[in-house]
Amino acid sequence: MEPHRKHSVGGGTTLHTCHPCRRTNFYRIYAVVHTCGIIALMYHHGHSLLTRRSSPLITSLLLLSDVVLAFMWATTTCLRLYPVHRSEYPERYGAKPEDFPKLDVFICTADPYKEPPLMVANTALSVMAYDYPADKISVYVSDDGGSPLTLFALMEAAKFSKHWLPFCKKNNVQDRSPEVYFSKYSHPKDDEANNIKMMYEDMKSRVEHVVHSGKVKPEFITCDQFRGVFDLWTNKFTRHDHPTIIQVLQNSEVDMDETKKHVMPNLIYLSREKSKGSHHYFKAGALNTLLRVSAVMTNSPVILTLDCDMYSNDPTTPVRVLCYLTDREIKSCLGYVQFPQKFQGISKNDIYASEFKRLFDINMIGFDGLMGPNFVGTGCFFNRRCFYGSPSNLISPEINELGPNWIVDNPFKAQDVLELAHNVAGCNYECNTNWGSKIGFKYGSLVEDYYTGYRLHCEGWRSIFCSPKKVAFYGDSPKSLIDVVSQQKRWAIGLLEVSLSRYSPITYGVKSTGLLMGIGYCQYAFWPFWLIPLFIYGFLPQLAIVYGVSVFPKTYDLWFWLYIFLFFGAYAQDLLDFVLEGGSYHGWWNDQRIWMIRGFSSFFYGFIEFTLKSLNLSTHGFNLTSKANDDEEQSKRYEQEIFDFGPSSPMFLPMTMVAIMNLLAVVWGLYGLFFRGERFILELMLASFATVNSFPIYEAMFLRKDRGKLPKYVCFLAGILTFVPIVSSYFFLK
Ligand SMILES: O=c1ccn([C@@H]2O[C@H](COP(=O)(O)OP(=O)(O)O[C@H]3O[C@H](CO)[C@@H](O)[C@H](O)[C@H]3O)[C@@H](O)[C@H]2O)c(=O)[nH]1
Ligand SMILES: [Mn+2]
Repeated sequence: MEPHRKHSVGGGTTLHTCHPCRRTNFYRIYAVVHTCGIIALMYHHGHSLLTRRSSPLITSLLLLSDVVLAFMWATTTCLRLYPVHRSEYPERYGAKPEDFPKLDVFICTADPYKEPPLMVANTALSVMAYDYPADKISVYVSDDGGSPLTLFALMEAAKFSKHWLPFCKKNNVQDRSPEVYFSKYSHPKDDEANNIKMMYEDMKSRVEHVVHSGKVKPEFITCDQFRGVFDLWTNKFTRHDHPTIIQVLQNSEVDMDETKKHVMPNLIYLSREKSKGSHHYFKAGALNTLLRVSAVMTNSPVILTLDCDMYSNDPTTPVRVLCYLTDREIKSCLGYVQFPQKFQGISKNDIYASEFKRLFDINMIGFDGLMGPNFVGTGCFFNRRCFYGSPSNLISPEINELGPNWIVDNPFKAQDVLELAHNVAGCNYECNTNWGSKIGFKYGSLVEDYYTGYRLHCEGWRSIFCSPKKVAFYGDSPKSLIDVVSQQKRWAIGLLEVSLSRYSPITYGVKSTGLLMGIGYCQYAFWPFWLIPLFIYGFLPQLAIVYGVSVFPKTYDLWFWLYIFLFFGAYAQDLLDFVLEGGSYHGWWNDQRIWMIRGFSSFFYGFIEFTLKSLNLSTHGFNLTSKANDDEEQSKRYEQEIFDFGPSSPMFLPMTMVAIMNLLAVVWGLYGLFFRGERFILELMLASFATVNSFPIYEAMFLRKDRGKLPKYVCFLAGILTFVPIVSSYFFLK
């Protein structure tokens, strides 16, 4: 590990630098102090258990939750010991454009209604227009929805790109997603821009019309050469059962832009074969098919993976990445360069914590000082070689044409190339091969991104976190609470699949990547385990107040201050992390609130589903996050930062119960404090903290009338269910 490397040299000039964060020393000292505090607390619990000072059941529960909290704190601390910030200098990159490496871009989409084809087209256009030699760019769109609507949109995009690309380059347009550009400059001054705008509007209305009507009618097809393709969608065709479709929509060898001066990048539509009987491994499967198809067709050494909702916001990004990928000193072990996920249209104080500051910023710089950031699924440039075994040991695929060193020299549209491409996109192609286990993106987890990045690090690959001031990619994030918690439920299930497997970071990870990196990876793998302390601290002290039993030390006890120190210490450091990486105080408050909410919803149901799946009682799939926001009332509530609970869902039950429980406890505790002189100060502080955090829930239960309020049924059921723990704890608390 070389966390303190100041700079690195490529081609004679410094292309990138790296400096440790200034807060590191302070953090290291604090880590020692906090660790002593945790040891003291463990001693306290142990002592209570042995001397039976209080009920062993209560002490054991507290011990269990404090062990989980301490472990989580340790995982965060591992990522606080070597944080680094990097800068790179693409303007110094000296190679001639003809020597730039080829770039394959993978865009995944899976459903034309949740992921509007127009959005996919914009994503594709934004990368096709990169400031990079066009003949070196190939954009592959994988459509797991197998939809003619998406193909139609891309066909339109190909046609429009012949005008859009020269326009961007000539006028040095910075927003290369046309949708973004024209929403910023809705009244262009000159004719040229006006003209382009009209073309875009025209294309947009055609695509939207086709999507709305649900099928591509022949009169809408404007490119005769592609007319026949839509005949592939026969009556038997369904999204779960259909043959492979590969369509070259633009070919850099023959297609020129409308000025006839520049060549156009490749654009390829791919919908892999699906059949009912064979597993398709969701996005990981799609990416592996992309890897193979692109290997056959272009085999570029650099690969960019993008989700269909993530458009490029900076045309110079690929050159920035070359500052790392071509650096002779690091390139042999460099697996990928990851950009942070940034989102468009987040509310002012980010009520649902959709920015994921800890995930995408704070932890990233922590990992970056060790072996490098984890892969987050999108906005990531890969060295193709990293999918084929460790840096020192190349694992060859079953046929040479799929290997990273294979040189594609056949003309692009040659029949045998296309035939092979169809073949490797077949749904049974992977049977009895290394794909998904030793080669390519790894199968076995719903969070294929986390799992693949982790396994690459285990193999010895490094990665780099690249977070330039000008955001490189913008994506879309869920804008209603049910979408937020459902997305994180999927993540929770995927993470449990990793943490409880034989590749668990706590064993395998620590062994292969070292202590700090392995434990750092545990923070995600064991993310759902937060639910243990959350449930215990959300109910136990509150029930204790109700029954007049104390679970925490009293104010005159020295241990009281230990609790105060550990609680405020941990929270203050979390706040500091957040603010130092550019967050606001209010944003932090919302972030810690969502942390509790996800524990009582996503993690809870994630655990249940994972258990059912492990017992073979159910299966879970990849539930797509919807990117179509057409509910205006809902968007308005989001902008005003009002929680949107939307349709009735059991997902909200536990959090509503906790909210009610804590409110009861606060009322009870205050009554006891003022009228009976009971002093459950710590218990009361905890319950008040939870109550303050639950304000939006009370509001949604009692005060609101709009459609986003908490459904009556949920409130009612939660009210009744809260009595279950109250009544049952009578037996062990009284
Ligand atoms: O069977 C599938 C399912 C999904 N996708 C694509 O996967 C991407 C991510 O799906 P989304 O619904 O947006 O999930 P998110 O939770 O928003 O995505 C985050 O989490 C995923 C893992 O759960 C990662 O793959 C993503 O990169 C990461 O942004 C989208 O482009 C989909 O089109 C497929 O191609 N095939
Ligand atoms: Mn997404």
